[in-house]
Amino acid sequence: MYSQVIKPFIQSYNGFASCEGEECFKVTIAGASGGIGQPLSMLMKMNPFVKELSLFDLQHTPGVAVDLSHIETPCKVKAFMGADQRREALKDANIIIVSAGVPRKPGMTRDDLFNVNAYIIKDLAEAAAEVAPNALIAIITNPVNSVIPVACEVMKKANKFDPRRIFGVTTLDIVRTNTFVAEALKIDPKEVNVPVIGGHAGDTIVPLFSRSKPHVSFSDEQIIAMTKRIQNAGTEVVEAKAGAGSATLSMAYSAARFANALMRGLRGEQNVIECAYVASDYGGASYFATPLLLGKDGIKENLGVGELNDFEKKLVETAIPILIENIKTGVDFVNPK
Ligand SMILES: NC(=O)C1=CN([C@@H]2O[C@H](COP(=O)(O)OP(=O)(O)OC[C@H]3O[C@@H](n4cnc5c(N)ncnc54)[C@H](O)[C@@H]3O)[C@@H](O)[C@H]2O)C=CC1
Ligand SMILES: O=C([O-])CC(=O)C(=O)O
Repeated sequence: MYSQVIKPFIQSYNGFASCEGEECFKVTIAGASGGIGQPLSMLMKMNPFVKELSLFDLQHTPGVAVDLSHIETPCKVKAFMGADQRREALKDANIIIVSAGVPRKPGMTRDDLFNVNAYIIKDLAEAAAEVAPNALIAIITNPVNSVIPVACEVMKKANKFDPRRIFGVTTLDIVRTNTFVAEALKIDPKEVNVPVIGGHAGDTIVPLFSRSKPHVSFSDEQIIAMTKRIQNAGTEVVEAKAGAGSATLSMAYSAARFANALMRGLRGEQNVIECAYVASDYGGASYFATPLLLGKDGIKENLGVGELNDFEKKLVETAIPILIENIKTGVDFVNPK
C-alpha cells in the first residue's frame, strides 16, 4: 500500500520519496485535535521527511495519536495533552505548526478571534522560545495579521527572535487563487502559480494576476470579480459550513504544502519559494506577505513585492493601513502601554 499508493501520492506533491538521518524532521502540531489539526496530522504522518510527529492539544491527542500510529509509514507519533505538556510537546521541534485556537462562525470577522487566540499564541511562543528556539514556526491561527506580531514580540522579549523563522501561513490564499484561475482557464491547477501578497483577511489579501504563471489575460471585470472572491473565500466557507466552523480540509492541505516547502528548504533544496506573512517592512507595514526563498534557516531571501500594475498598487494602498492597525493590535497586546 505504502509503495503503491502513498509513495506515488507523496512524490506527486513533493517530488521526493524518502529521507534519512538529518534530512528527517521533528514536527509538532499545536491544535492537533481540531478541524485543521487532525487532517494536517494525517498529511504530516504521510510525509516522508517527517520522522517524528508530536501532537499537542488541550484535548483528545492520545486517541488521535493511536489512530494515526496505525498508518503504515515510518514516522513516530507522540501525544501531548494539556498546558502541563506544552513544553515537552514543542521540545527540539524543527517545525512547529500552530492551528490552536477558535475558528469563526457566520457574522464574525477574523479580528473577533483575537481576544481568545492571542493568549494561545503567546503561551505557545513563550514555550517555543524556551524549548525550541531554532524551530521554524508556521502559524495558521487567526487573525494571522495580528497574531504573528504577538509571536514575534514574545520572542523578542525572550531574546530569541529570528525573523527568518516565524511565518503566518497564507498558503490557502495562493491555493484558492490557483484553483479559481485554473477553473477559469480550464487547465490543471498544478500548472498555475499566482503569488498573493499583503495579509490574510479581506482587503489585505492581494492576488497578483500580473505575475500569474501561466500569463492570464482576464478582462478588468474578471480581475475585479476574482479578487473579490479570493478576498472573501474564507467567509464563503464559513457561511457554507453554517456555524460548524471555517475551512479545515483545504487549510490542512495548504499547511501541509507549506510545511513541506519548509522541509525542502531545511534539506538544502534550491529554489523553494512560497508566499507567507512575515516580519518585513513595506510601505510602513512591519509585517507583510511576499514570496520567500526558503533555505536551511527558514527565510533565505525575502523576494519582496516586485513590480505591480496600477490595479494591484491600489489594492496594496488599501491593504497597508489595515495591516498597520492589525499589527499594532498584536504588538500592543504583548507590550501594553
Ligand atoms: N491561516 C489560514 O488560512 C486559516 C486559519 N484558520 C484558523 O485556524 C484556527 C483553527 O481552526 P480549526 O482547526 O477549524 O478550529 P478547531 O476549533 O476545530 O480546532 C482548534 C483546536 O485548538 C485546540 N486548542 C485551543 N486552545 C489551545 C491551546 N491553548 N493549546 C493547544 N491547543 C488548543 C482546541 O482544543 C481544538 O482542538 C482558527 O483560529 C481559524 O480561524 C482556519 C482556516 C484558514
Ligand atoms: O475565514 C476564516 O475564518 C478562516 C480562514 O482564514 C480562511 O478560510 O481563509
